[in-house]
Amino acid sequence: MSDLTQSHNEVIEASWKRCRSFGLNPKSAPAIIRLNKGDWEDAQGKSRDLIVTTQEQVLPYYENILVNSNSLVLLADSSGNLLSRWGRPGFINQMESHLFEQGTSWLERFNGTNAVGTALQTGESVVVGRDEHYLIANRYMTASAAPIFNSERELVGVLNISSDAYLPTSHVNGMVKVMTQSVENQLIMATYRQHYYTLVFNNSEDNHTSQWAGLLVFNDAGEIVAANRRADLLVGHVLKGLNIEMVTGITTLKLSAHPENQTLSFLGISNYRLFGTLKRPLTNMIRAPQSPLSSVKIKSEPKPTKIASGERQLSDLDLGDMKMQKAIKRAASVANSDIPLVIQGETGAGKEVFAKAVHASSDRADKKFVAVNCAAIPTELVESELFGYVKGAFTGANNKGSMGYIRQADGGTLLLDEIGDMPLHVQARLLRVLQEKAVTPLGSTESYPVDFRVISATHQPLREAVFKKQFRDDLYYRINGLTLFLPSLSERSDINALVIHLLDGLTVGDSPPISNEVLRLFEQHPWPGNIRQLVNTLRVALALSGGSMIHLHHLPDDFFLDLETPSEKPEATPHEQIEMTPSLVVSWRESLPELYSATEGNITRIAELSGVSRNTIYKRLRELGIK
Ligand SMILES: Nc1ncnc2c1ncn2[C@@H]1O[C@H](COP(=O)(O)OP(=O)(O)OP(=O)(O)O)[C@@H](O)[C@H]1O
Repeated sequence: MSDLTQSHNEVIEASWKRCRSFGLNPKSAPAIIRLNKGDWEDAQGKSRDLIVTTQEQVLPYYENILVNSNSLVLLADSSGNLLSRWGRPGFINQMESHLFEQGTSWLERFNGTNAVGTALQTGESVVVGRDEHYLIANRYMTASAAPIFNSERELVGVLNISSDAYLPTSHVNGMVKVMTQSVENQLIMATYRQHYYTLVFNNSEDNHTSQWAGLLVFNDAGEIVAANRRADLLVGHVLKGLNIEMVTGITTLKLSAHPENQTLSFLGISNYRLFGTLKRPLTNMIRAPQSPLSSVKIKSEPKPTKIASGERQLSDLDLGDMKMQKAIKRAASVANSDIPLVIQGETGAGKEVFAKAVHASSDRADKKFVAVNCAAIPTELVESELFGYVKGAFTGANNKGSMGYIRQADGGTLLLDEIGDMPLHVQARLLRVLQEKAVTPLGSTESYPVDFRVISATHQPLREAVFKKQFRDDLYYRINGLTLFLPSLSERSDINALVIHLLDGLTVGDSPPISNEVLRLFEQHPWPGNIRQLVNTLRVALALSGGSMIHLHHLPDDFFLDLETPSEKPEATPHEQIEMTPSLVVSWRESLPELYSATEGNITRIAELSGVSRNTIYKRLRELGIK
């Protein structure tokens, strides 16, 4: 028996011992302990950043790797309460489905030995096989879980994959660890990237920007203020609080002046050669904290660097496409006025990002930007969510009352996303707010003055909704000072520049190069999910390429499925374009080995993708010695 197995067994044995001491009986059903509504809302509020960040990190894996498996990804908070879940619950024992509902506790004391509860208890990642569950009722599944620590190294949650035992354990365990490290890195970056230097490093030049790289953050005095667990492991010290000069053997001044795109190598205290890349703060540095309290202050600042929430200015969105340039130019000319804007574009085309850039380019930039997705709020709650309510205004209302999104946006910008889905009675009320510049919360007689700029976003022409009497015409004229049209991704001529820009935002260090074949396919792709789909594709490609050059075989399967699906648009399909362009045919010949591996040797698919006959493909493969 290896040490590893032994220590695993020890972990399980210790957990069973705890379960016995809790008085659990293996034959009993798990106790379903769920938070009440108020506590659940508090728990959710406390973990909001964690939930959002995890969702961003988990979804690409789920959508592209786990989607065909019977598995569930679970996120629990540090008290063991289930916060979110993604995936297919088909494998869950019907009797147990309540256990997988949000707000339910997965602590060992209620649910026996289980990956979430045991990882929380030990602070370590753990795999719990079917029969290792303490309660017999749980022995139909296997699970892997890993704890998540925030930038202060406080345990903030646990990420878990449960499945029907047909997924290879080592694979799932590895995936959970990669996801957790990605979440932890994002939490560190969201807190510090704006004002601090970040150094991403590893023990070889090839892998220093991979998902598994060490990440540390230091201030302009050289003090390390945060580091991920991998960084500590690589250097062999707890890095927080140490000086970067001691760790790298390079002066802070020299380090901070190092070019961002050049690998640096250092020995420092680890005595192993390490390789890294440095990123300078995005904005002017906050001076080194003088007291422990000052770092708390920094933490409480808005966390702006996640890809979905950057402080991009309108000019940052100009990557060369003419339709985008037109929208940007028009928006910039009215950015400082309060002219209400309607942004129209397909889903995922970047309407929210555009609206944020308008806000960031306006003189309201230092005030709040509040986005409300009208389609995502249940109809009966839209009114209370927007206008707020006073304590006890309706059954189920939060007992503290709520300010509502409109008052939250006071002084700043309010984005009403998918405004076409707003119920008619709410439209009437919104119109009143816009006319009177004051809001009256539900259940209140008092009204509060508000001053905000309104931007609306929609994927369908609002005019049509007006004709169909689904949208009030008086509100339409009130919110529609100027309509801006965002092109869909497949129409854009600047896809290459956008890919580079997105990769830069998705990677901690230098972004990896991307093969010409991939870039060419990106230009051919119909991109029904627009930039959102491109971001997800790049995330998977980054994870699968491990930080080295992105090739076709790093792209997710559904990317190719979309390519095969004939486009509904009247323009030429990707196939036709390929066949009409001799230079592309040549490039397809050159990229045959990659295509062969990306399609797992499916000759019919390669023939379809390349527009060349199956016989020609066979011939070329034989020439290359592949078949
Ligand atoms: N210029 C950009 N730079 C970087 N990321 C972008 C850009 N535009 C869009 N994205 C990313 O693409 C995704 C979709 O963008 P966004 O939410 O703004 O689209 P949307 O049109 O509002 O979508 P929906 O209609 O579904 O609400 C987000 O992850 C966003 O961060």
